Amino acid sequence: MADNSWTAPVATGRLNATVRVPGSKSITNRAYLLAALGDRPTLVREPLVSRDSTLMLDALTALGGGYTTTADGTEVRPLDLSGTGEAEVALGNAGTVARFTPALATLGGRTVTFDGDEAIRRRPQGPLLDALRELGADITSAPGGTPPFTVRGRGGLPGGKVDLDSSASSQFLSALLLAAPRFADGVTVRLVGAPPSEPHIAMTLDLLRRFGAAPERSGTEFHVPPGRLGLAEYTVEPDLSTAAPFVVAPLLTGGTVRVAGWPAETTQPGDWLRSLVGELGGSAVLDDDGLTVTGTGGLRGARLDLHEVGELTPVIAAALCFADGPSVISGVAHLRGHETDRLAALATELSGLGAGVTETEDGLRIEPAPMRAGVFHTYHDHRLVMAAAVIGLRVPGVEVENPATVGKTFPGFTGAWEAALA
Ligand SMILES: O=C(O)C1=C[C@@H](OP(=O)(O)O)[C@@H](O)[C@H](O)C1
Ligand SMILES: C=C(OP(=O)(O)O)C(=O)O
Repeated sequence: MADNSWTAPVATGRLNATVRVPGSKSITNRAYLLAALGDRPTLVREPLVSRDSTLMLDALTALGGGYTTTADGTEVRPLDLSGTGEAEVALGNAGTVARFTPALATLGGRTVTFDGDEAIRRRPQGPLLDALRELGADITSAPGGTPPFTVRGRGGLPGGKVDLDSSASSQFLSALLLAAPRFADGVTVRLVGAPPSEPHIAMTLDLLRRFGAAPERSGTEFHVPPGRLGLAEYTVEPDLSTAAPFVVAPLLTGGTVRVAGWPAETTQPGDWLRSLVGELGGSAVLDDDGLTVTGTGGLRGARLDLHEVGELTPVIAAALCFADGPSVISGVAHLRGHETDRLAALATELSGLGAGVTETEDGLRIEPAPMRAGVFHTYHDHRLVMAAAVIGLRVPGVEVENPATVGKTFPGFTGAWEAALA
């Protein structure tokens, strides 16, 4: 592999592979944060080890926490909120870190500046910072609230009632709910505007309950009372969104891929891939060993509303370039504010290799056409590396630019992909 490019391998026959994917980013970073807000150390087993999870641990450390890496996982210590002075939190391009950690800075006495990659400076943050201000936080930011911004801790946050527009990102809502047990009055959030990614909201409520909180939901209103958090141990599930390229692969190549450790029950959006496989013409069987996906090497075009599972879009769009007819993906306008403008990036890169992919107001229209060799730019987006790998299954000479950017959630991706195809 050249330093800044990777030739995605072509599948030479039907697949027959078993893969293990790393821990869920979304669960790992929630568990780390709730552990830091707890009253005792938590051993987080089988966590994701990647750029985003390291950024979360470093952020918690900057805010007064600490952790130890052991053979069993990561032991995360409660925040020591007695510190004063200035601190900095590096956000990289991690939405979970950028959205979830600012509320923590309100609990201590430090003045904390948050900033990260160029890309995170373009991602929406304003409605969350406004909601925190309304709950009592002292935050200085540019208009619109994009990083850099500074939170002046006043030793606690009153909390209380707030209206929130979480339509640009479900992470705004999750951020308020996750920290709320430590607000003096907890929080009552009334949503104005429907958030995407309901499964991630369910995940937030589930993790809060496991750590001892008592969140309640009634339609678009959420309440989290103040209370203690604490859990001795928590085991992270494999990341089912990271599994997506492996799940769709046999639909393109024929054969079988088994994803080990697929949970029988989960809040992860990636679990929806099981029904997608059937809709596209393959089969997916879940048993004690994991998920077994079998494909014929052909897939059907489809109309898919991906509002609840937006992070799966890049990989699904790539797979649909090989369908037997056109497809339409809708419900994902908010992807313009993800790691990059994913709708623009996918339309440009997939069309650049020959497919007919155009942006719509809230998604993509995909007209399959013969695809050719060329460079696939990845825009510092891990899921575009995975999308490019899917194209490479059927198209020789796909040169994936900056493959290391996949380290946001799966540093070993290219090796695991090559092994699955070997
Ligand atoms: O809460 C989370 O862990 C996430 C929520 C979703 O964000 P958006 O609601 O901004 O799409 C998802 O796309 C992201 O990958 C992870
Ligand atoms: C949108 C994503 O990430 P983030 O957590 O940075 O929002 C993603 O992983 O697809």
